[in-house]
Amino acid sequence: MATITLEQEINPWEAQAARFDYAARKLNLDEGIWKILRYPSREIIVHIPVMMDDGHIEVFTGFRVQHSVARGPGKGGIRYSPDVTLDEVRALASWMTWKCAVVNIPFGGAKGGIICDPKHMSMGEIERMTRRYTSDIIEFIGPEKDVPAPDVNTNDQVMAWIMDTYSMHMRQTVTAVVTGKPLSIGGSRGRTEATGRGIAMVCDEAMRYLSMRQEGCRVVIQGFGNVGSNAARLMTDRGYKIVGIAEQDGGLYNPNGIDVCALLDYRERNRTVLGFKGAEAADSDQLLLSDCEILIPAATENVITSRNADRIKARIVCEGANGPTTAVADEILADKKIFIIPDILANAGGVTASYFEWVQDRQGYFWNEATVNERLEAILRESFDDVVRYAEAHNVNNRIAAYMLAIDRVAFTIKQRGIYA
Ligand SMILES: NC(=O)C1=CN([C@@H]2O[C@H](COP(=O)(O)OP(=O)(O)OC[C@H]3O[C@@H](n4cnc5c(N)ncnc54)[C@H](OP(=O)(O)O)[C@@H]3O)[C@@H](O)[C@H]2O)C=CC1
Ligand SMILES: O=C(O)CCC(=O)C(=O)O
Repeated sequence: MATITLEQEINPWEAQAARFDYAARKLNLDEGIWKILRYPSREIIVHIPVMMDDGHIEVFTGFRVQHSVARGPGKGGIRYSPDVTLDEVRALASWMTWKCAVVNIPFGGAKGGIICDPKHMSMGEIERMTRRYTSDIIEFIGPEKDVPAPDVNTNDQVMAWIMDTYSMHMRQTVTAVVTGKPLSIGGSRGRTEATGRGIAMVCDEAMRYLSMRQEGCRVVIQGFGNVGSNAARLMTDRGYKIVGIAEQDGGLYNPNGIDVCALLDYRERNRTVLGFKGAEAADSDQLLLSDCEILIPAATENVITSRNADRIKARIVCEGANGPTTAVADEILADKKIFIIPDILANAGGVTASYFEWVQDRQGYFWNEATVNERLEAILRESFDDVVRYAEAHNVNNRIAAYMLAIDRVAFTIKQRGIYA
């Protein structure tokens, strides 16, 4: 790989493009298809005026990027954060295309974001911003066009506001316009935990593949939000030992295993994991480098870079977050023979359960939780197997195998539809 600056290394769009280009070359991808898939097909930028609680008007910038709708409606979450950029949303939209193709569900890829700091906004301000953003992108979303979902700092309540705003404009209730909704208005059982559950499932598959045992297997998790906390809880139930939790404001370490249920309880009451008596305080950055079998970055992008990759000691890195590892760090981890479960496979449990929600909404017939989890497991097992077999057959690492598999599937559909003809 050519020499690049740290700024280029940590640009999520560049990180996505580097893997795409590499996988496309390996596939000998037709140049026309390469041009179609190299860039998003549509990028919407909106400036959202919101009346704040103190009476002044703030204008927030929001994005919705649709990378590809070749295999079905766009699909992907919406994130609220001061760090959102157009390049980040572009990368996240492309990753959704590849992720949906890896698990072979009938969606393309899209993603949205608003530059805002929801931790310093009231519920009313967040609701008004969400409703106005929905109105501003309304002609581009819909059950057959593009179906948003939760991501960082958005949740089922935000999805409920989007569904309600969309339905008001359509003059009828349209539940299938978003997934990750509350159960009472067309949400699916199991969706909230599905990303964390999927992580536990692919870790089980990796254990089998590498002939390792779950019991006592030491796990460090970065991020204790939706994905990280559910992964921690469900992996504990399966016999894994969660020895480290790294949060934004500090971390926790206990070599004998952290009592995850007690920690969840503590966090609920104190709004932080800091001060929890069942573990020692630890530096979050150092926790990523600690002795463990599995490291699960489940917070944000660019946490494993050229600056720390050579010091990672885990045997397996299972990417709960989107884009936690840079392309340069990939090569370092590959040299160290670390087994990567790439984001577009590892965290695909969320979008797979979202697919189930969309199907249930359209049928008006809702499944029990056991059915959701059983079908989720079948898809993730098969996808894990597809990726590792592809890696073996083409002598590439798991990340490149996942990209190649996905690009090949999307390219096949494009050719079959005749967009390219
Ligand atoms: N929710 C889903 O279904 C899916 C999410 N993902 C991806 O998983 C990741 C996490 O998403 P999700 O759990 O939903 O988000 P949440 O907002 O629920 O949680 C994110 C957590 O990460 C913490 N965090 C943020 N930055 C850092 C940091 N630098 N170091 C340590 N901890 C940090 C946050 O702490 P604090 O609250 O203090 O900021 C918070 O606890 C994202 O990359 C997302 O795109 C992928 C697939 C599906
Ligand atoms: O559930 C979904 O539709 C998308 C979730 C998401 O944004 C992601 O997988 O990164």
